[in-house]
Amino acid sequence: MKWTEISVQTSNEAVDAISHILEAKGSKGVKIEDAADYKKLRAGKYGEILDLAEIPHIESGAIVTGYYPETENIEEIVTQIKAQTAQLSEFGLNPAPATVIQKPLEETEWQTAWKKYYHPVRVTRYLTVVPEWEDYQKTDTAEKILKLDPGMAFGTGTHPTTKLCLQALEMYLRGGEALLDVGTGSGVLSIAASKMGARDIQAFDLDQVAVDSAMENLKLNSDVQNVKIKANNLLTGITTQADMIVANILAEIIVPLVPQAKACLKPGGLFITSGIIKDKLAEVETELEKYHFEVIEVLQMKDWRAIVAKKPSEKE
Ligand SMILES: C[S@@+](CC[C@H](N)C(=O)[O-])C[C@H]1O[C@@H](n2cnc3c(N)ncnc32)[C@H](O)[C@@H]1O
Repeated sequence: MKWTEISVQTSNEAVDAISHILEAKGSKGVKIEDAADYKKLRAGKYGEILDLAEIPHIESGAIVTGYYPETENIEEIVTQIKAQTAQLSEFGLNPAPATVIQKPLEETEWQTAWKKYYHPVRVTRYLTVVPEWEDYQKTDTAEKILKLDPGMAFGTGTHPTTKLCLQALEMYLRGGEALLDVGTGSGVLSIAASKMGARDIQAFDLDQVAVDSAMENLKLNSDVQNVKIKANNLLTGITTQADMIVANILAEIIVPLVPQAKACLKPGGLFITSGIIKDKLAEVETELEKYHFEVIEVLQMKDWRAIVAKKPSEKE
């Protein structure tokens, strides 16, 4: 379907009022570009491969944009938006410059616009995460390619918490392991573990959106045939004896996972936990020690920490 985009260039103070005008004229939502918001922007939870410098932004004021299907009488809507925007000064709001611009838009363009900020990223020595829509050629024979559509789930591979897990997996997997991935998100760690040689992988997530996303990503990596994904709360009800468990979840959630991880690991098995902000490291280490895990190493990137801990072998 064809759509028309109607944008109002305005001041920061008139953003809410103009959003309301655009929605009242039939836009199902509005896009707000506000110079003040950009100044506050940080790469965050879902913005892992965003390079802030690459994001187009306005230097001052704001632009509010609404979207209208071709079935609407656009000229009439534009006239009403101009009139109502001009009236805002009567309510003590300065809408200047109050310029109204209309332009045609293809539906697919705005559904996929965010994709241009995601690019292939070499996340470990051997692993490159490649967005599904990118055509990428290996740069050397040792490089492993992980195809991913980040979609709605966490896990583009480039967030420090994910990178730490990927680095630990690359360092500690020897091949042939049974592995559990708790909080799989996009499935990135399970798929990577399979490519690094793990034999039998079970992935869990509480969120069905993540489970669906992980299944889709599995299909993008047709060489990976040994990952099973299901919805589950941590390791509740899981009786598998694994060689390795990886969990990139927040510290608060890792704490209750520790006894479950101990029960699901073979003697001498490794528990890799990430998602730990540096202030919470001691809390997680204390819990691991309480269950007689030996902390082998703590990896760090920016403010994030990951722990590699070993369940004692029977002789210890
Ligand atoms: C930070 S993301 C990690 C995603 C991916 N494993 C990665 O490393 O990029 C944490 C994931 O844990 C999931 N999660 C949170 N609480 C959970 C729980 N109690 N049981 C299972 N999964 C959980 C969230 O839905 C989310 O997908």
